[in-house]
Amino acid sequence: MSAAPPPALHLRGITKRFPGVVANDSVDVILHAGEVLALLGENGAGKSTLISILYGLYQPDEGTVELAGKPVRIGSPAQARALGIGLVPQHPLLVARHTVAENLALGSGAALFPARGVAARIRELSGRYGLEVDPAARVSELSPGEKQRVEIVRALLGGARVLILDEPTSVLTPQEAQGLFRVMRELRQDGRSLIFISHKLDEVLDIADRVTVLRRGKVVGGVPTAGATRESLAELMVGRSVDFTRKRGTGTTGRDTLLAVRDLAATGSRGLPALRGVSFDVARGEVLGVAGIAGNGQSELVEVLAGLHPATGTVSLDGVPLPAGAQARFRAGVAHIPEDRIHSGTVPSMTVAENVALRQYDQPPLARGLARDLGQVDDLARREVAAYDVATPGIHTPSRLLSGGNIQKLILARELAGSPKLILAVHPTYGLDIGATDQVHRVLLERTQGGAGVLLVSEDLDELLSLSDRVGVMVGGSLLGPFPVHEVTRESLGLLMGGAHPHSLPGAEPGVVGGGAA
Ligand SMILES: Nc1ncnc2c1ncn2[C@@H]1O[C@H](COP(=O)(O)OP(=O)(O)OP(=O)(O)O)[C@@H](O)[C@H]1O
Repeated sequence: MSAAPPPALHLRGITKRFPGVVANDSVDVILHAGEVLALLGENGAGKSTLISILYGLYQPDEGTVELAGKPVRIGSPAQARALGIGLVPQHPLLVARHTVAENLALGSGAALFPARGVAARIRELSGRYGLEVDPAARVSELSPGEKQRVEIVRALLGGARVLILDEPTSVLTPQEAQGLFRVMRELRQDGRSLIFISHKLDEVLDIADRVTVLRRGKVVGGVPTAGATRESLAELMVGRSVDFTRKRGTGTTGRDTLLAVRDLAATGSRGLPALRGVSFDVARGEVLGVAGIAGNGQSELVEVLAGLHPATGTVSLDGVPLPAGAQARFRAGVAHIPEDRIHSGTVPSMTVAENVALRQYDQPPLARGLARDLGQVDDLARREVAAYDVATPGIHTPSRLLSGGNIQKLILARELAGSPKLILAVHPTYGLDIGATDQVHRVLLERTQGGAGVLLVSEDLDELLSLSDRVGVMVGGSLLGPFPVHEVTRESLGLLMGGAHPHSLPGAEPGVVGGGAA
């Protein structure tokens, strides 16, 4: 009688402690050959820590990693790759001015692996797994989805048998996400093992065979996805039932204009036009959604409105032209939840309390003359940390030690503290778990009920469709629409983002972009 083969990967009793927190607490995870395992958990549950251990970025305090039944030591990412563990990062690490083949040859040691040989291997892998990667294409011309496929090819070139995909769909259109899932199915068919991290439960149900759920550093359960539902997975994650009903309730957007933007033009960081004559209004109480593939001007639009980027054209709030400069705009009632939450949203070396107080530091009651009232700073921080449920060992902890989701809550607490009139929210729930996402959505909608307007830039089309009153699409620095939300669908937005003309969409008819309601 022969014993069953050992699993492709077995994490046994992994414990990792950081000051004040046990990030992984005796974690056991099994991954079989030819399986897609989703790792689920709230923000701060310990997913990134576990992945970092598997990829050799951290050493566990206790526990072992076994590959095909053999204990291994993974001292660095290079060792992880040599052992057949590949990571597809959330943000591809590619040199824009080089071709795909040059990038992959560079990464694998050019002397051993000339670009010509690499090109042939890329073509072979790309054909085998339906990856559609052109080795001669210049990286600067690739879409986010194409860059991601290059990273997958890189991992496969390195011989990965275990592939970690960390929130891989967050930068993709729905069509591209389906393309990625097709590739993942091919890889699984080929006997490779995949670990998939996502906060989007529909995707998890679609692509994963099994889920393992972490809560506060511990494995709290694991189930096959066959027979699971969005609700059952959410409950396993947060330990209580979660309401998934659509939240947009107002529908009765006031028609008086809050924000009027006319003919905005700006150049991007590389000196090329980033905004080409953008005009639109946001009404009081309205959520205006902005969809688009990264790099089509959304970032510049928000930075211009926040007073961080120069532009020509006019911007007025409540009929008054907005003053220049970020701090002056904040005082005029413009809040900004930025795209790069770690670097432009917080000062990582400062404490949680200092980061909460950042916008009000020079104002009473926090400022007394030239001095700060540190008691007031701490009181404000304690109130906001409690109100937004920020998980932190304390208010004097440096913010860089918080998980991504908790940093985002910190920014929201700070930006929304002064009852802004206009909220510029860029990917406000990016990387947030369902509980925190729900909280952010409710906070934004509460503010619209109080008369604030929201400009919501998001790559999550479900989020745009469930919160927005109207949705526009940024393509090549121009804004298409905005269209009333009931006139667009996930599919039509995806096609517009990809460059389709509104009138050319399947099923397009007057008043409806791309057919029926969402
Ligand atoms: N380098 C570090 N130093 C101190 N604490 C850390 C460090 N890295 C992570 N932590 C803490 O460990 C816990 C687990 O964090 P981790 O980033 O693994 O969670 P996560 O599940 O990936 O969360 P998210 O979904 O928000 O990315 C959190 O409480 C976090 O604050």
